[in-house]
Amino acid sequence: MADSAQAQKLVYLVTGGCGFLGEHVVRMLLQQEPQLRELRIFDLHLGPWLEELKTGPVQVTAIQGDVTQAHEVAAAVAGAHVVIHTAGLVDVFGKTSPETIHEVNVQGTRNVIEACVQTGTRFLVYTSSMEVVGPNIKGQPFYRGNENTPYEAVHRHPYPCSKALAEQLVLEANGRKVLGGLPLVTCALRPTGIYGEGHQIMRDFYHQGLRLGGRLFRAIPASVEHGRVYVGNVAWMHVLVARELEHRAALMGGQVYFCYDNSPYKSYEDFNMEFLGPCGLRLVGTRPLLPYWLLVFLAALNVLLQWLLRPLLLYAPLLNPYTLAMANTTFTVSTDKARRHFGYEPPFSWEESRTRTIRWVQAMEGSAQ
Ligand SMILES: NC(=O)C1=CN([C@@H]2O[C@H](COP(=O)(O)OP(=O)(O)OC[C@H]3O[C@@H](n4cnc5c(N)ncnc54)[C@H](O)[C@@H]3O)[C@@H](O)[C@H]2O)C=CC1
Ligand SMILES: CC(C)CCC[C@@H](C)[C@H]1CC[C@H]2[C@@H]3[C@H](O)CC4=CC(=O)CC[C@]4(C)[C@H]3CC[C@]12C
Repeated sequence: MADSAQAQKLVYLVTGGCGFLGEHVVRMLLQQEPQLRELRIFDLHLGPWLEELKTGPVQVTAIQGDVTQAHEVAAAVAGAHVVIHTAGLVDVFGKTSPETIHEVNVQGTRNVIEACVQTGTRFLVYTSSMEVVGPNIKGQPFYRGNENTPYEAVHRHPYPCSKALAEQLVLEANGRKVLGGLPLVTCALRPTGIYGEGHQIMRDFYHQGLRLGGRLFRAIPASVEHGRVYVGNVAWMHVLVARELEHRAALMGGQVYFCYDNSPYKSYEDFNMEFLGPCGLRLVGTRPLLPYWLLVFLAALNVLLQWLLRPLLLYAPLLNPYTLAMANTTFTVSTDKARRHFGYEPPFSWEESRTRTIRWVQAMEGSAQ
């Protein structure tokens, strides 16, 4: 922890600080970063929960802004020591246009980098994604891979394309001179599928299960494994990286790290059942109930329906060709790079992550009644 002479001197900015991950990063910073003097939270939509944070010892500044607007970003970044850039459009369901996804994820990240350079901010942590690597369009498995595992990272979908481009921008910016002449130090964190309190897709599965009379129907073979990571551990990795970048700039600058913890490798559906099961839902079938070709057909049909209905309403179901391919392809990571480089250990065990997530789903149940 910080010595008292250094206490409370730093200004941090978290973009996307009101999102699922961003809120956990914000709360973790307030709990675990003793050097913090001011925490700026920049988001398109500010949450009402921010008010409760404003009574603590750290100055919390909420900034409603858009990362695609360079001047808004520059104003928020000016004077910050560290930027944690989590803001992004996470859309694999066709809710937003590819152009908008690119604008927010790529141009937004470019704006953050340029703001750091122009205003003299030296440390930038970027929330990338496992999707930068894969699964790729060929559906090749990535089994217990690490940051150096060879894999053909080829994408077509706007979301992984945008994350890959943005990550590249961040890594290339490492070493650029910022205002004042010192070098920018950047690094990118690649979470696998994040779960935990506030996870929208878990919410969607839960409500779908309730609508189907407490049942979910298996669509994916249990043998397909997915890497998942608890949101609290992802948040902690961001906090730790932000803290250590200054001291280990030569080692960590320009690096990528998968975000990992001890969550078990399971299929996407079996993993979700770890939380939804104790909340009363049941996964029907030991094998997929529908043949794969039929799922492919339904996924394609959903694309057609989305297109036909677009003038009238937004039809964005969970199943589409991309999500089907994702869910059907093994993608798991096994690495210790973050431990070796900056001493990362996941603070939340699997048991605690599971308990916390179950409690959150149960609270949702309570509020639905
Ligand atoms: N959810 C997941 O499983 C994973 C997420 N990620 C990455 O983590 C980051 C956070 O994702 P989540 O918390 O899941 O998403 P989220 O949608 O809950 O949070 C994103 C936040 O960014 C904000 N935002 C969006 N557009 C903005 C704009 N133009 N200007 C300012 N703020 C804007 C949103 O209002 C939201 O609060 C994203 O960069 C995402 O790509 C990476 C791997 C897995
Ligand atoms: C009904 C279908 C057969 C099952 C649908 C499951 C899908 C909705 C999800 C399966 C895999 C998920 C993605 C994965 O966890 C990796 C991700 C990383 C990110 O950066 C953003 C989220 C996501 C794309 C995640 C989205 C939901 C799935 C596609």
